[in-house]
Amino acid sequence: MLRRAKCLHGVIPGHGSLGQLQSTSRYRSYRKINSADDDGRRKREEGQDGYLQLHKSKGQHLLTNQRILDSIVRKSAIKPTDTVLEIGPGTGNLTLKLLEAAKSVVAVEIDRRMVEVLQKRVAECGVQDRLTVICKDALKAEFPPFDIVVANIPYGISSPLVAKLVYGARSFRSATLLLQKEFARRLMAKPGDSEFNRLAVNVKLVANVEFVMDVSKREFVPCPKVDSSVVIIRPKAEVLNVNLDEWWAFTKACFGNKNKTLGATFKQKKKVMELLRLFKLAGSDGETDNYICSNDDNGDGGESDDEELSSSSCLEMGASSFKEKLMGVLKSADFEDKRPSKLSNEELLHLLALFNQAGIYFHDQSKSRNAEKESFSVAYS
Ligand SMILES: C[S@@+](CC[C@H](N)C(=O)[O-])C[C@H]1O[C@@H](n2cnc3c(N)ncnc32)[C@H](O)[C@@H]1O
Repeated sequence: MLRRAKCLHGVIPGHGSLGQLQSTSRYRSYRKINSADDDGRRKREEGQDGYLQLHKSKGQHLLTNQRILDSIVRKSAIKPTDTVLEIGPGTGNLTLKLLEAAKSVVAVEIDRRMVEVLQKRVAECGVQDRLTVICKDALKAEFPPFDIVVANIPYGISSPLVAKLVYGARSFRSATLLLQKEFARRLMAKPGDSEFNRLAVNVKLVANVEFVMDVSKREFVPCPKVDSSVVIIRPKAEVLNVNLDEWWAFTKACFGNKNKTLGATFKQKKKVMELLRLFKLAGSDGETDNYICSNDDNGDGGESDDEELSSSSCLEMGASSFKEKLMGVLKSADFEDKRPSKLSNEELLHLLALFNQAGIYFHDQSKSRNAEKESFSVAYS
């Protein structure tokens, strides 16, 4: 009988017993490492005695239910001519199924111990020629060409990985991903939903997301704390005519606090100064001098909030006028009292166009879009 340790990370039988694990979903033994036994721990971590320690920090929760694995492969609609990209193959439960359906699989795995087990299992099935393994962090690896993605990904890198796929250089047909249920709900959220956030906005611009099925946490070894869902992300055939780098920076500016009104967000001193700097750099409409040191300050220094603009210096006077310009753009189409979490992509694109018409452009100076995608930080909280 399969013995599962409730939400505990431990060891699973390695090398020898993994073939059995795949075919029968049964572990003869599943036990915690005795922390006092350092030598034993090292050996078991390395798999020297046939055991492999699973690391929570790397999201190592293995999916063992054959029915669910089959269902994921079936829903992915893999063609016999396809090259599949798999992120985090682990010990190969899904990889072996993918190799049955596809022409080839490129698997990106960070953990060398997993790679060893995977390669051994695949070799035992005689299909090693159709598997390419890249032993690297998937966020840093350059992906070779692929047709589709199918993966049970480590949940800790969900945001940057999804961003890397849908905003990346490689085109592909679809990505079938097993994700943390809550994260999947956020990906599929619509404007006005409580889960709707910048991630949903950015993904929706370039892709459609379809729900496939929920997967209980009990289907994983070891059992994680959260349930999962499978979704299919399909890049849109035609992406709207927008500069993606600017869109990325614009949504970052709007969603600083997704529940704040846009009026409140764009009144913030930091935001005004940042956009003014870009406006001056662009020098787009000859009005620039007005915002460097303007005398037309309307005395609007009554903002008590420290975050907002006070009109004490020459530069700030220019900024105060520029702030009025920003507010003018928002008011021109009734955006001032609206919250970004309730706006559709069409409305956000309209607002960006209005800013651009006023010579106001967005650029993320702190980080490039690529750097942000590759970051482990939760970019879309
Ligand atoms: C949730 S497990 C999935 C394992 C296997 N696909 C399965 O379904 O049984 C995630 C796998 O991703 C690997 N991993 C974690 N972080 C990674 C990263 N940054 N890049 C590539 N692989 C990673 C882990 O070592 C682990 O093998």
